[in-house]
Order: sequence, then structure tokens, then C-alpha cells
Amino acid sequence: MLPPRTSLTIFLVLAFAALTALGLWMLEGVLAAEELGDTAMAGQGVFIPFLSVSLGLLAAVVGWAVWPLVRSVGRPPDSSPGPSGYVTPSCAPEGGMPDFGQVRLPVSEYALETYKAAVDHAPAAIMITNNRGRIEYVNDAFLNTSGYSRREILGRSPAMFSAGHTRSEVYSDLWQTILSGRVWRGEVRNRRKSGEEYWENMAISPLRDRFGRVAHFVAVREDVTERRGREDDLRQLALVDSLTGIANRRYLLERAEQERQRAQRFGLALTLLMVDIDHFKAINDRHGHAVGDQAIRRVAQTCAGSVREIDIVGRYGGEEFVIVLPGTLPEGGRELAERLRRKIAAIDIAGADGASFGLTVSIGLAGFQPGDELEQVLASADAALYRAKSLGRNKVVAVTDCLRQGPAGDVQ
Ligand SMILES: Nc1nc2c(ncn2[C@@H]2O[C@H](COP(=O)(O)OP(=O)(O)OP(=O)(O)O)[C@@H](O)[C@H]2O)c(=O)[nH]1
Repeated sequence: MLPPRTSLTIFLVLAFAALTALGLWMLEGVLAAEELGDTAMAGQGVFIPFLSVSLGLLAAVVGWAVWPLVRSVGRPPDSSPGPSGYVTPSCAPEGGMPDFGQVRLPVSEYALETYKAAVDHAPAAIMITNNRGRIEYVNDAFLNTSGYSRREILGRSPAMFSAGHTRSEVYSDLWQTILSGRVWRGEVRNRRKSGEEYWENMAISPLRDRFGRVAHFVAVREDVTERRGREDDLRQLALVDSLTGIANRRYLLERAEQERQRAQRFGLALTLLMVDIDHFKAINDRHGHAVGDQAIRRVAQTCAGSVREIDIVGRYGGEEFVIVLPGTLPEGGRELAERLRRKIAAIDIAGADGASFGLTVSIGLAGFQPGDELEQVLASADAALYRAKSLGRNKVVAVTDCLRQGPAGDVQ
């Protein structure tokens, strides 16, 4: 199908060519008649102006037809849209995308189509909510990560994905940030449709409408569960004693210091126990290192299994443990220490010779006093432990208030 301009041009050229031919034929007749002195024919001199007008019009029509071609010489190919309004691939500059900045308005539809495809199929999960917090769009990656269908998500609140562990301050910070027009970044724990929980790293930015108002929010989310798992493992390795699985010395002291500061600030009670296996060297010597390790593990497990969740049990040295009891007075600590001493005395360990053997511990106990540094409380508990050992072992000794300022060993 020829474009209208081309069809009209062909029609006009043919029409004027026919008229011109007719004019020339008649002119020939006129000239011949003049030569013969035929005055009747010579009176037909009206055909000369007619022929001139005809030729002039023909030139104008041809000029009108070829003008666009003359104009396009030396220009890049036209990027006019195809019948549907989309730019066809042939309109794109060689080897790349069309330059959207150069094209006329209908091409923006093509640009929109391209941007939409990019968002729909982006590898990161993308969600768009309106400023009332309702989900208006999610891409394919979002559906894959969350496990929901589009129908189950659209129109609902993003809160439907929360696993419920994130503190409310995190969300208030999120809203404050994005409502003020800034980007919020953070990691939250979410839940898939299957119930499985996962970590998501999110960047949420406000989208402004043509009037500059925040009308939507776009969230780009990435499942970082694997990375978080590796970090957790590393963190665990850094905090935990590899032989016993309880807190290592560094982490124990860190947590103990936190509790000391809390006790100091809020005037809370805090008691510290120092537990040491009696004659452990003899166990090692008699049964070997592996059995010695087993004894250390059993004592650690017994300590960890005898305290509350808020208490902290850590390995302080080779066969020495510290138990931090927040919110506990020395009397309460002593009760626990006695219970623990008896429990450990009841442990049976398989010896190298096949026969089982028992073990005992000595426990030193000290309570925190306002103004104490952690080292002072530890030194007091250690002094009490020393006293328990010197009193024959398998004993609990607490530092009394009147003696805690005295030299090491002045305990009762
Ligand atoms: N098997 C094993 N032994 C350890 C470990 N750490 C330290 N030890 C040993 O524990 C022993 C501690 O001995 P001592 O400090 O003399 O204490 P003890 O023999 O228990 O004597 P008292 O505490 O006075 O009753 C040493 O022989 C260390 O080599 C460990 O991780 N595994």
C-alpha cells in the first residue's frame, strides 16, 4: 500500500503529463495550420498559454513530490513510529537502543515498554506501593522470592511479608526516612508463603509525581539469607568456645561487662560464680587428654543446663568457668552454686580403663557492689574459689562484704 502523498503525486504527474501531451499535440496542429495560412486554426493561439500553465503545474507537482527526498539528503534515517506507534528495530541506531532523547512523543511508548520489561524481569525483587502503603506492582523476581501470586499480593500492605521479628523502631525509621524523600536501606526478616523465614536487604525510595508529591514508593529487595547465614556462622565461631559450645572467654567478658554496666546504671543485683574442676590434672594424667576434654564438656553442659536464659555461662580458662547471674543477689547465687556442685558431683564419665569415674568442682562466688569494676568482681570470685580449694575442694565459698576489700583469700 502506497502512502497517500505518493499516490496523489503519481496521479497528478500522470494527469499533467496527459494534459501537456494534449497541449503539445494541439500546438503542433496550430503551427501546421499557421504555416498553411489556415486562419481558423491560427485562431486557436489560446493553446500556448494553456501549455505554459500545464508545464508550470507539472514542474510544481514534481517539485512537491521530490522535496522530502531533497530535505532528507545527509540526515540520519527517520525514526517515525510504525503503524502501532512503536519504533521498529530498523529505527534504532546501528548496534544499540534508539536514542529516546531524539525521538518524537509516540516513541515514548516504546521507551515505556522497554523500561517495563526491564523492571518486570529484573533479577532483584521489586515492589511499588502507593502512598497509602498498598501494593500496586510486584515483578516476577518478587513473586519467586515470596512464593505468593500477584493476585494474593496486589492491594495489600507489605506488612504481610514480615516475619514479626523486626523492632517497631526500624519501621518508624523507615517511614520517617522515605516520607522525608530520602532512601531507606536496611535488612529485615520476612516470611515466604511457605512459612519459611528469610533475610531481605531492602532499598526503598520515594517516587514523586509531576507535581513533586511523593505518590509511590519503590522497594528493591534482595534475598540475603545465605550471606546472613555465613555471617552468623562466623559470628558464632568468634563468640563460642569450640570444645564446649558455650561462650568463649572474650565473649563472656564482653557480656559480663554489659551486665555490670546495667547493674551500675539501674542499681540492679549481679552475682558472679567462678567454677573450677578439682584435680583436673590428675584426670588428664590418668585417662588422657580426650577423656579430660570429655570431662570439661560435661561440666560445661551441666552449668549451661542449670541456669536461666538470661544468665551467661562461659569458659574462662582450661578447666575453669564463669557464670554471670544478672538480677541475682549473692544468696540466690549461693543456692544455684550448691545445686550445681551437687549435680556435677553426680556426673559419671567413662575412663580410659573402661571404668567410670566422678569429678567435683570448687566454686567461688562474689556479688557486684556499686562502683565495682568487672576486674574487681572477678578477682573477688577468684579469691573465694582459691579459698574453696584450700578448704578441701568440692565446696562453695562466697566473698563476704566485710572481707571483700581485704587481701586475696580473706573470704568465708
Ligand atoms: N584435656 C584438657 N586439659 C586441659 C585443657 N585446658 C587445660 N587443661 C589442663 O588442665 C590442667 C589444670 O591443672 P591445674 O591448674 O593444676 O588444676 P587442677 O589439677 O584441677 O588442680 P586444682 O584446680 O587445684 O584442683 C592442666 O594440666 C592443663 O593442661 C583442655 O582444654 N583439655
